[in-house]
Amino acid sequence: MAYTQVLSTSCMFYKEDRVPMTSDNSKMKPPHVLTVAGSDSGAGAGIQADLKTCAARGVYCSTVITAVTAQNTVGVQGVNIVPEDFVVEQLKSVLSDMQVDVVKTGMLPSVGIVSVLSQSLHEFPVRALVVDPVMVSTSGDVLAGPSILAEFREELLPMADIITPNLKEASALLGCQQLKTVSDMRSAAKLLHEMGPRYVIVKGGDLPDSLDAVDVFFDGQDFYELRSSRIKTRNTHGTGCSLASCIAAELAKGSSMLPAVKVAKRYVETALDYSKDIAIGNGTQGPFDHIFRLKSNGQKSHRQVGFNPSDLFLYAVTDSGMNEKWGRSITDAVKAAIEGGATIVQLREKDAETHKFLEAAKACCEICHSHGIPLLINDRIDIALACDADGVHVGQSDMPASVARTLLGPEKIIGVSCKTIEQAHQAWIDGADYIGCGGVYPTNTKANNLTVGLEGLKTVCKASKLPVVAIGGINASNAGSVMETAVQNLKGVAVVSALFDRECILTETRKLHAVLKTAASMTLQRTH
Ligand SMILES: Cc1ncc(COP(=O)(O)OP(=O)(O)O)c(N)n1
Ligand SMILES: Cc1nc(C(=O)O)sc1CCOP(=O)(O)O
Ligand SMILES: [Mg+2]
Repeated sequence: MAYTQVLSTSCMFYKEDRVPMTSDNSKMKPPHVLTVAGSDSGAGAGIQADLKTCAARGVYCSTVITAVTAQNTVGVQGVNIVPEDFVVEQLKSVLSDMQVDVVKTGMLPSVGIVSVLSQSLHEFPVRALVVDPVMVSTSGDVLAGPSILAEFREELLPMADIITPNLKEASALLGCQQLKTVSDMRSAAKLLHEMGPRYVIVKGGDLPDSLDAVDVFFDGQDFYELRSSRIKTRNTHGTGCSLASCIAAELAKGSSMLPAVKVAKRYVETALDYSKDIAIGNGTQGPFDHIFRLKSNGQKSHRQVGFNPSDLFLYAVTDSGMNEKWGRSITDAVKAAIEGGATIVQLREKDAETHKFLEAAKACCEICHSHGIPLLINDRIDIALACDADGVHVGQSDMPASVARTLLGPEKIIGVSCKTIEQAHQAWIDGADYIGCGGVYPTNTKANNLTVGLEGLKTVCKASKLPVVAIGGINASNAGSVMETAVQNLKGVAVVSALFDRECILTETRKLHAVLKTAASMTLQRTH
């Protein structure tokens, strides 16, 4: 069950077309989450939320039902607990046969059920255990009484890779006063960590007087405050179950813990935003739409998985003026850059008319995706949405990254230009995937651009929690010096004029690619 096993395979993001083989090497095994939880007849929370979340995240989900509840948007009208021996039978059926990757627990309504679950997990170990210590429903109804607290503390928490209590659950597990501040949440996360789980996230959704939804994540060493905008909606029933099952789904796909938690938070935030106006039931708390992506303008997703930082290695950024000057179409320029070795492309078409830009962006999307290269759009979220690009790059005076994230959803790539440590920190909080840092050298491509130099780049890279691509005046003569700084988080260089303001884009991209490869292998030799 040790979570290190998940970490050791963390590079294996499963793509739709690339899932691991089964033991006979002929069939595909999808990532698999088993949820051990209660059924919610209203289908907003519990087993039903877990099934929908896993389906939305492309993960197979099996179920062990611990209780059947009669509930709706008004509250919980009845609970029928499944006998322990039948919980055991379900656990055995699934765990003995189905190669479960991750177990996620929700409502565990009796001491006996917590106990038989712990025993089954010892008998059939899985790669990770996500424990959502469900005690009270969003309507305030008690789903697991105080009698199970001791069993939780002694049996389940020490086995857990992550626990995901809300404020009330955290104080119940600790037997302490109500948590009222982020500082209280940090102290609680630390104390809960001492009970055995490898990671803790204390969810602050119910924190009074907070504009953002703040969760505190603790990995045993560092605290992270994960913020998302508070969506104004009554449709929040089941958010806790969905967050935990999304974490489980991401772990099952091979993610490591912090990225899994961040994706899960984004997933729930985006689902709430999509569902804020739906009306189901007459009570005060409605369900949200877990499978919102099926309805998002019929968009097809080219990329099942999140961002791969190594894509930043040779980042080609187009420029409409330069293409015009050399009499080239955007599509020809992009094709040549890809053939030369570009690993990601950004369309930075400052002067293009919207109509023409969209046509070109659609064509470039097809070219990039046929080569497995991500395509980002500079500044224009509308164009990115309309052509279903892989994401956007925004600067400090463009659309804020947090808003772009809400508009684009959890899957798309968002890059932010940062010149300072503070901007880099904010980009991380806002849910960006990478930062662009520059200008490393003076440039004629961007007017009045402040040059931060190699030292400025190093400072930002060292402080950044996100991968970094260097930009500004970079070419084949100086790219080696940039990469040989070998500063942490620096993944590559972004280049405009040294590729696109040249006679032959293919030759220049090949040249730059060779320089970057040499620098990477020299850095590798030095560090070994
Ligand atoms: C990879 C990368 N980094 C930085 C920028 C600059 O973005 P921004 O600050 O928004 O400036 P403009 O490109 O919009 O002029 C970038 N485009 N790409
Ligand atoms: C678009 C851009 N952003 C920068 C920043 O510092 O954020 S520098 C820059 C221009 C990069 O073009 P070239 O490779 O031709 O110097
Ligand atoms: Mg911009």
